[in-house]
Order: sequence, then structure tokens, then C-alpha cells
Amino acid sequence: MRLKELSLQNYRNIRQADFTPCPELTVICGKNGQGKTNLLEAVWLLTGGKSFRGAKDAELIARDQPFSVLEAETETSDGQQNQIYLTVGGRDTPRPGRTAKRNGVDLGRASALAGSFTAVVFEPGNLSLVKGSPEGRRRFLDAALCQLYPGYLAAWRRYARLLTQKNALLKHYERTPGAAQMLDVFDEELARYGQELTLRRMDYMKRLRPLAIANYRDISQASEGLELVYQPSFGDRGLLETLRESRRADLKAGFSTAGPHREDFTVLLDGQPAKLFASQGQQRSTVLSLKLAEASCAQEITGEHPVMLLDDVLSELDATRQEYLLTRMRQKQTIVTACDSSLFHKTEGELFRMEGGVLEKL
Ligand SMILES: Nc1ncnc2c1ncn2[C@@H]1O[C@H](COP(=O)(O)OP(=O)(O)OP(=O)(O)O)[C@@H](O)[C@H]1O
Repeated sequence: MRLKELSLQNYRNIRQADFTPCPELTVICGKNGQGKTNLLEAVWLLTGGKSFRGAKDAELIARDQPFSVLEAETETSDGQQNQIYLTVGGRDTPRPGRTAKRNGVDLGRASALAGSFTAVVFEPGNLSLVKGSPEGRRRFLDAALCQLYPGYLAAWRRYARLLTQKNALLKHYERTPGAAQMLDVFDEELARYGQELTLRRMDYMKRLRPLAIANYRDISQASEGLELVYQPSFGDRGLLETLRESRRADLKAGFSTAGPHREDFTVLLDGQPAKLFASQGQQRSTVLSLKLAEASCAQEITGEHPVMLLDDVLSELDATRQEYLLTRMRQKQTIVTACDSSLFHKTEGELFRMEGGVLEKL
């Protein structure tokens, strides 16, 4: 996958910019708060996903403007070109929110762009993948699986809705006539969709694990070993049996205590839980290994390597780890932001400077 051109108007602090990234490594350098991440975020929006910073649509529009416009040309590895036209409109405009056209055809919501342009983003917030709550690790797997299998999102939504309903019933169990039978029905349905989610996650982990381990070995020059262990919520007897066995615990807790919404994966470094012991640099190396593995998995499954968007990736990495990344980044289209451009002078990447929302090729 490749981004050939992107032009922006009134996107956050960027009034107007024309960006032609290199087919391999492109570096956006500049001081803090100049608009480097804003540019990466704009590229990410072309995937149809929400802002990776969790921003609301209105925050994406330059402060005193009614809407922003993003126009892009992308190309797949077999030469298929797509023209993407995406607008973010304020509440009072004729097209509020994020809407998109692809090759002149109106798609309505920008989320319908999913699949036409793919990217994997690394941003400093991802560091919580290692030390943060299981929810972040589940979100990492779910986001990757939603991009790869459209059916996954549908099953996930069904499961989430059923879970909310079951939890509401558990709260009002004593006051609801026929509650036990209703719980039986919920558990059967939850098991149906939940089992699908867990099996997909485990299958994905099987692919991701060796790639992430190899990436970590390369990044760290084999100075320590990564291991990932998925913890499914059920064993050979299946999810339905586990849900039935958890009934008493569910009633006591007032919520559903078992299922894919409680699963997690453990990250180990040299056999020790990274959650407890990983240093800043080791956390960063772990997340990078996972993100690079995510991109390789996508290529294995879809045939298309996503564009890598790496925000402030090199800080806290020692010189050996930085060098490994800089050489590896050359192989696929990668857009990196950095405050310190000197690191990139040894590479063949193209350099841009972002200053006060103005992008300039160096
Ligand atoms: N909707 C908006 N309208 C105008 N300016 C905005 C808007 N949203 C954010 N900004 C401005 O964008 C700037 C931040 O840009 P960005 O997050 O891209 O910084 P950065 O160059 O990546 O910096 P750092 O190196 O610190 O991460 C801030 O000055 C902020 O005020």
C-alpha cells in the first residue's frame, strides 16, 4: 500500500499543505507542537478509522473554519489507484462529521473507506499496551482483526450488545420474573459469538507471536527475549460450559465474569512479566515489535503491506535499536515524525520540516 499524495485544507493547525511522501522512508521533523502528529493523524483518517488520539470530529477542523478537506491519491501493490476525498464538517455545515468519496463515488460516512487504504500507527499512547489494563491489549487485537475480517466487527458488536443486556439483567435479577431462563438464553447467544471472537484472536496470536518475537530479537540485538501468551477464557469444553459454571460468580458480582471481554495476553521479557519489569526502552521495543508484526500479518493475510505511521518512535531507544529501525523502515512506505532530524541524515529517507502548521520539503 502506498500514499502517493495528500493535500490538506484547514486540518487542525494546517491551513494548507501538499504532501508527496517518498515510497519508502519519509521523515517529518520539527519542534514540539508544530503539527507533525496532526499530519500523521490526517493520513490515518484515510483508513476510515477514528482519530488515533481519540479526538472528536470537531477538534480536527482548524479552529475558526467550518470544515476541513483531505484529498489523497493512494495505490495498492498491484497498481490500483484510488482518489479519496474526505471532509470533516462542523455541526452547522451541510455535511457534518466525517464523510468521504472514493473515485468520485459518494460513500457517505468515512468509515466506509475501510479497506481501500490501510495503515498501522505507532503513537506514544500505545506504550500502555505493555503496562496498562487488559482492555488496551484486547483493543489492539480487536482493532487489527476488524481491519482484516469484516465479520469480526459484526460478531464483536453482537457480543457487546448481548453482554450489556446480560449485565443489566444480572443487576435486576431478583426483581425480574423468569430471569434464570433469560440468562440461559443470553449465555447461549454469548457463547456463539464469544467463541468466534476468542478463536479468531487465538488464531491471530498464532501468526503474530513468531513475527513479534523475531522483531524483538532484531530490535534488541538478541539481548533479551520476548514471549507472548494468550489467555483464553475457556478451554476444550467451550465457552458455553464456562459461562454456565460462572453463573454463581456472575450473580454475586452483578456482571458477567467470564468470556472474551475478560481475556488478556501476557507479555514476558526473558520470562519475566513485562507489565512489572519492562524499562521505557523495553516497553517501546515491545510495542514496536507488535506493531511491525501487525503490519506483516496484514500482508500475509491480505497481500498488502499497510503504510507505517510512526509518531516519535525513536526517543528512549539506544543507538543500536534506532539504527535497526531506520534500516528496517526503508523496506516499506513509512512516515516517521521526530524532533531531532540529525538521526535521519544517515538514511536515504526524504526529510520534511513542519513549523507552525507549514510543511516544507528539505
Ligand atoms: N483544531 C485545531 N485548530 C488549530 N490548531 C490546532 C487544532 N488542533 C490542534 N491544534 C494545534 O496543533 C498543535 C499540535 O500539533 P501536533 O500535535 O501535531 O504537534 P507535534 O508537532 O506532533 O508535537 P510533539 O513533537 O510535541 O508531539 C498545537 O499547537 C495545537 O494548538
